Amino acid sequence: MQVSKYHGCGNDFIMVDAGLLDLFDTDEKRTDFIVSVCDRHTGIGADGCIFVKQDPLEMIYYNQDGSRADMCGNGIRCFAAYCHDEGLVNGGMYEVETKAGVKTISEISADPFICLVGMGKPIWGNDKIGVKSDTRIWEYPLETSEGILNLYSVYMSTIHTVVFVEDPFDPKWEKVGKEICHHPLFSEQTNVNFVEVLTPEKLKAATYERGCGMTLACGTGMCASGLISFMLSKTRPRIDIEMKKGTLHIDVDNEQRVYLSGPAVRILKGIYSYVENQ
Ligand SMILES: N[C@@H](CCC[C@H](N)C(=O)O)C(=O)O
Repeated sequence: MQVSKYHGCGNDFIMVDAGLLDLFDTDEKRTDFIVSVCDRHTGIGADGCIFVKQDPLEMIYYNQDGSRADMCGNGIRCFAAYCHDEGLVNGGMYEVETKAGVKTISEISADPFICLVGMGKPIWGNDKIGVKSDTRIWEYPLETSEGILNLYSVYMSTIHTVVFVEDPFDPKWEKVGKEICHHPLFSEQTNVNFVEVLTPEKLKAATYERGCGMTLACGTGMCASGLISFMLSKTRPRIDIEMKKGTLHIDVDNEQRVYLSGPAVRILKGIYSYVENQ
């Protein structure tokens, strides 16, 4: 089957036409395809799989373990690059439907491909982040294997928790990320962002993703991190966030609307030999 692969700051995705979904008439068949193609040894390898729907444009996003996520900030820039490369759009500004609502894309540059995503506003209610208690997850102390950490959680087109630490690239955070992601406090799990404030205009961050584990970058996670850092007066509203393989730019306006900009790169376009139940 025809597939493409893209990455945004090292967060990588398989892109396929949504028509393929008709071939997978059960959840098991769809999951089998996603897990197989995302496998880094027996498949192409990726953090997630994106089905591209046209008329209207829609991004249908799955994590590498086959779980559905509402949105993906790096994924939607890759979606935009794919639409550009396949001639599905004429550049400029357009809308993409996602499970987290309609997002606007503005192409900034074609080569290298860079775009700006209007991510919309965060949602603060605990029901949106799968937390049953009434206590707001804001400076919420949680016992972890690295001691008590203060959590800040938000729905920023998907569920995110931000933790301020020293040296987010230290490998020890992977274990802690897994603990927080799977903690019973979060009934639908949470993505976990480890964030260090470098200057009022710059953060450094790494994310443990639900359905995937530690990734090289996370777009929605950087939106949550930029927003929360700004709300805590740690940073300004326009910042850069340095991750392991690239930098994303975040803008927060005075109504808490968040904008994400950064690159997306095509890695391959080709034929994947898919054998069911590999
Ligand atoms: N890598 C993404 C987020 C993907 C979804 C996430 N793992 C979830 O389950 O919510 C990004 O760039 O935003």
